[in-house]
Amino acid sequence: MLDVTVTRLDPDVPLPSYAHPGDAGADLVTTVDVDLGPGERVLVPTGLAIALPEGYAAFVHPRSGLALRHGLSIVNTPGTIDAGYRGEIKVLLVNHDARERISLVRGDRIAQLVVQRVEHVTFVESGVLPGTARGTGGYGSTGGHAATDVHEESS
Ligand SMILES: O=c1ccn([C@H]2C[C@H](O)[C@@H](COP(=O)(O)OP(=O)(O)OP(=O)(O)O)O2)c(=O)[nH]1
Ligand SMILES: [Mg+2]
Repeated sequence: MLDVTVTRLDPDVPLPSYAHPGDAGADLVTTVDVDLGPGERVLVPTGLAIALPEGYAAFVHPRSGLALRHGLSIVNTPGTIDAGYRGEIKVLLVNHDARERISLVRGDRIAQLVVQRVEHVTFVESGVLPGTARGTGGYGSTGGHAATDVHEESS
């Protein structure tokens, strides 16, 4: 287990916690009441700041239950918390429901934080890339999707 130092900017918020031992994400709460109309977004404070070790990052993911029941998600999902960031973790919530408002109150769990190792690489330029079975195929090249009349922009 990795120790990550946490500062509570709001003394009453709980530390991030895993609901079950094998969970990937530790839940984050909102420190403010939120009322979001359909399609609206708002940046929500969590009352927490963390110090990740070099070589790690944390990712702010939506909670699937709130997404299913209310259409609540995160605009920039997953949000990236850099190892060097010492500011408050904030969550850019969005209401994807077409009709209903979403009301949250201080202390509601709104997102989950996944801490992961990340690689730093050296980008080495080359005019030719090594070949693969996939090659340049992407964006549905393997099929399995409904036929549509989507047209690709020609560049
Ligand atoms: O959901 C998020 C995403 C980011 N951040 C904080 C931590 C992160 O380290 C910093 C910068 O995030 P990012 O690099 O995604 O944003 P940017 O638009 O590239 O800003 P910057 O120019 O500061 O890097 O903002 C959050 O608190 N919550
Ligand atoms: Mg950035």
